[in-house]
Amino acid sequence: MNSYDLQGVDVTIHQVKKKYDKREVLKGLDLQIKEGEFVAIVGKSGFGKSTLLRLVAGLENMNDGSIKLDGTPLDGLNKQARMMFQDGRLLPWKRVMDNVCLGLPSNAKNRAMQAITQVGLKERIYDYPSKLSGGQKQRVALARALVHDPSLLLLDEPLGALDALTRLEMQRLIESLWLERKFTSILVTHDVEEAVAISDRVILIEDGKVTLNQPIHLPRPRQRTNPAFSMYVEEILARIMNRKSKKNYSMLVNTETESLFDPVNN
Ligand SMILES: Nc1ncnc2c1ncn2[C@@H]1O[C@H](COP(=O)(O)OP(=O)(O)OP(=O)(O)O)[C@@H](O)[C@H]1O
Repeated sequence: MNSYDLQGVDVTIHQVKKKYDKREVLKGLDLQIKEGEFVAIVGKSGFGKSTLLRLVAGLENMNDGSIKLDGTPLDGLNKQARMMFQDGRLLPWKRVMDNVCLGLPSNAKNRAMQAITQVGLKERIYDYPSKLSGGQKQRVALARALVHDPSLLLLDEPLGALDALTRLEMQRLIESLWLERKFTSILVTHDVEEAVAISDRVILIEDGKVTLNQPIHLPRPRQRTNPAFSMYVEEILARIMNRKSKKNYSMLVNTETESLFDPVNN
């Protein structure tokens, strides 16, 4: 078995509540994610998207509810998960190779090299982060996550600070690595196009709950020029902004688990 024969993990989030002081950010949130699925979470700023990721990572405790991984309740740090953040969080005093090797046994250099090669940075292993572009730093952060062969990749707006072209390249890279390795992915993003381009399902969080659960029925790689692609983006954006889409493709719904529309099957 090579190191990529690992599987993703089922994630079941049930009635999760999270308070900061007296403020309830998550108010009984339910979400089920299948093994190997790629889910994107969108929603207005401050609605608890990052909070949910931190709870799934086991970095914080919830006040109520449960998170199960393949049916086993999460208790403490989620060892099956790796997280990637907007700022990469590389150690500036360590070279690329050493950043990726962090936390690995000393005989794992080959694995690190493999991960660095996969993200296209083989030539840069001896560089310090200060010598890298924003996109290259995020490639290192991705390699550092993947070298642990996670069953679950948690992406907290990892491409938010990148220019548009680098962002597209990184989306393709993340998608291709996911297709190859089959880990479960949860991506928090403000960019609805990114969510539609890369995920199997777009989830909207509002007022501490899931208010939209929209599967994306488009073949991969997704073509932004496909009219159905724009339809998804427009409908989801309209839903986030609480207004009807101008083209009125479908009825808006309010139920927690219903999707807006299905441009392929409708
Ligand atoms: N450690 C904390 N202590 C107190 N309040 C917090 C803490 N972390 C988050 N919050 C609050 O919880 C709410 C949700 O924050 P969170 O970062 O999860 O939102 P978000 O949807 O990811 O926002 P954004 O899209 O702007 O990143 C915010 O009002 C935030 O101020």
